[in-house]
Amino acid sequence: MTTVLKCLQARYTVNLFYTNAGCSLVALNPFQPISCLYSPELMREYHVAVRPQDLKPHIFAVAEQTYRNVQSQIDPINQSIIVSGESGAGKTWTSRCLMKFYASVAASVTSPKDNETVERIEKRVLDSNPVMEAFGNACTLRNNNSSRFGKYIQLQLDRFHHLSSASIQTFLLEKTRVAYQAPSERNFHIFYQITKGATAEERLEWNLPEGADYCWLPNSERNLDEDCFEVTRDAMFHLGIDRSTQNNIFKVLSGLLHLGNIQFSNPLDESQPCELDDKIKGEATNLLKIPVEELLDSLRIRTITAGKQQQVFKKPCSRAECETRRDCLAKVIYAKLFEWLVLVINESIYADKSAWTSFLGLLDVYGFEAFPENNLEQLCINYANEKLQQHFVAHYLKAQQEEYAAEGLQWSFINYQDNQNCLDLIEGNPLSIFSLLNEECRLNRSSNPDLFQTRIEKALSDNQCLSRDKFSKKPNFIISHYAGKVCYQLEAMVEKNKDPIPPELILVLNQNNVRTQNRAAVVTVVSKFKGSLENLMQILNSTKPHYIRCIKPNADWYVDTTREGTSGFSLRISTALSLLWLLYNAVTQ
Ligand SMILES: Nc1ncnc2c1ncn2[C@@H]1O[C@H](COP(=O)(O)OP(=O)(O)OP(=O)(O)O)[C@@H](O)[C@H]1O
Repeated sequence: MTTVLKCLQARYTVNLFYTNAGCSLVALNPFQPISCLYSPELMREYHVAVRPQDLKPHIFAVAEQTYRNVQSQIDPINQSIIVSGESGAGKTWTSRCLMKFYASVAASVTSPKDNETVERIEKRVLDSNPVMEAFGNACTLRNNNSSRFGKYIQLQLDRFHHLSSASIQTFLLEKTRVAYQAPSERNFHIFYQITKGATAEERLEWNLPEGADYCWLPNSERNLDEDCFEVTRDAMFHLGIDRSTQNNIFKVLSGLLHLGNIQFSNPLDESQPCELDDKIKGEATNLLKIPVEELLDSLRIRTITAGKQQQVFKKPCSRAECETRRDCLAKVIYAKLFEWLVLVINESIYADKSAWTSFLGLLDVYGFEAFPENNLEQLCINYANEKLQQHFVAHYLKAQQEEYAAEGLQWSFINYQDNQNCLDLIEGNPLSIFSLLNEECRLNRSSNPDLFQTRIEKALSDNQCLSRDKFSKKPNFIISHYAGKVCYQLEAMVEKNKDPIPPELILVLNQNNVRTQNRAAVVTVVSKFKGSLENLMQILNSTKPHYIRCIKPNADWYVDTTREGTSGFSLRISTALSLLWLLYNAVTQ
């Protein structure tokens, strides 16, 4: 193991960032622009090479091999490149470079008419990146440009293997970030782009005076490359979002910033709704286009129907409830906006199924996460990583066995503990953490984390992957994941899974043309996530997979000029090792 790591380090010090490792390409993040590493000339070199695999290991070698597999028409024709790794390891960068590669090599057509189509599509596919990143990425403790959603992009090729269209599927946007940013982190980039990049005229129209303070815009004094508004606007325009629609979007975003400034205070008379500052409430409602009184009632007053006669009562919400409702409104609006953007992007890059015959899929999902406090978001993300790990191991072992068989080598089974136990614990039938979470929601139990902890332990204590931090005062459970143990806090987990929208807010939003589901139709977060992941796994299983494992090198290997005070590498090592031990086993067989 040490040898493998030393080898990677030695290569890193002489600017060799890519290393072939069995069926994977290991990609170490250089953390600095390396001239010519992604130049059009280099793309061409890999594209025209007789045997690209004989050139230096590179993401372009993987990309070219994948493209040739499609051309060969050998089953499975469709291909997937699974880009994985922890936050900041370089997945998004890699995916972007792969898209540029395909946009370049799949554009070599002769007819001027076709050429126009291909150029338009490839430009739009590339333009989808800055737009999705502006609305879906944010500066976190680990990465200035961290993707807060997962994505699978299908680049669709016609029968001449030219790029004819594309489609994007997204997973679980971290919408809580709109209303809550952890210390030293930021909101989504787009909010900083509009506040820093709006013209004087726009500032007036969107009500964004220069230097104004917004509670939901922390750390705005930090200027990042990602703050460039012009790039996002131009990309949106090329994707068919005209200036007037853009204007409406930015007004809504500005409205959300003002909504975040609404602070409630307890009224002197408890029978009255919470009080708030008149000036601020006017600004938020003007921009969100919701009548002031309607908005305020929905945030501050609960409607209760009770008794045999189904009498309707109005009850003022507590200050904390008002704040939860305010945040919920912001999350729903932002999530709907993101959903709409993905739809518009897809409409602008998609072609009817008859126009394409094969596809190359690029998967860029959030890596394994283990923070001091973990909740439903980390559970979903780590569940996705377990699924992908299972997919990788199955493919890796199969490929290895085929290679041994082809070479006539003797081999015996390696003692690999697969992660099925862990997956059963999270999502298995009939009993699992997901099913218990859904049961709590279905029965509409008042969420008591202590009781829920007891229920989990009673139902799932047979599973060896489950344990608990007995020294913690907070109710929790620990899952032994393939990449390490993670302790999840149960406080608010059931509520997060319900993701409830108060009926009063649904009414206001529906009246204002923001379609939301009513209570009866609500699907829990884990059910929705599990469904979309199963759908993804089905697609992946029908394709030939290729793996690029991105690794963030240890802090003392490089100087990161983009961040101040970057530190910590224990997870990096463990992430790297979870992959490398498999390869090590293979080498030493
Ligand atoms: N090949 C590369 N060359 C130069 N710099 C790179 C490269 N790959 C990544 N970086 C740098 O590392 C940063 C983090 O990379 P990236 O955003 O791709 O990580 P990620 O794995 O997608 O993280 P997350 O899961 O948080 O979205 C980039 O913003 C860039 O500064």
